[in-house]
Amino acid sequence: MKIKVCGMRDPENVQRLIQEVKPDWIGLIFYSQSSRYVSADFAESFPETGIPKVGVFVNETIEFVLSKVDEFNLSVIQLHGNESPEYVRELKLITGKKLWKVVSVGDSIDWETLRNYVGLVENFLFDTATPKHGGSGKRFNWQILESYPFEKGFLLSGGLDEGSASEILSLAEKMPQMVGVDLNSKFEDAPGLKNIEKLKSFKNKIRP
Ligand SMILES: O=C(O)c1ccccc1N[C@@H]1O[C@H](COP(=O)(O)O)[C@@H](O)[C@H]1O
Repeated sequence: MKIKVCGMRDPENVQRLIQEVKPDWIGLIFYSQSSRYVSADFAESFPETGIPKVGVFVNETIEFVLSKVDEFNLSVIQLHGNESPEYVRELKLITGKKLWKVVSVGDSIDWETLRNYVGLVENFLFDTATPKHGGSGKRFNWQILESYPFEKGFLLSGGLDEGSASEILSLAEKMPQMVGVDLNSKFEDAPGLKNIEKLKSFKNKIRP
């Protein structure tokens, strides 16, 4: 089970994260309305970690995404808005990067609408539907995922916390397509500042 820690921007916090937690991915949020927004000022102070960086974007122009891919040396682009399959196809052609399409989950999921993304993305990422797009700290009903019809991998997200570990492991047993989890607001002391002890404790439960 892979782990992405999202919403990082404090250089010291990033250093501790890579030394003590060693996640599989580090997420940077490029959505200006987020309290975890990474502005251009952070580009120089952001340490080169050796861990793949995932840029999180919400309904951005391709030009903006490209500029952040270059500035921050991003490996993965996470699309956390209403990006169409046509947009995703164009972005994939232009950047050649791995793309993750976020599915905002309400009461149900119309699997047919996802079919057009299957050949384009590396993974889906399921998060709770919210007007803020992400970072809500709220969980959705994971039972909805049990009818997931694709072989394509996915990450689970939305309000995951230390107490979620055993339920996550149970879900992963039923769903071999689940490649990882995305940890964010429930592991923070303040927006953009992660609690390293909580992350270590969660990782030990998930990967003892
Ligand atoms: O964290 C944010 O502020 C954010 C804003 C806009 C889009 C995505 C954002 N974060 C993503 O939200 C999910 C779930 O976070 P949480 O655990 O519910 O806090 C996660 O995938 C982040 O990448």
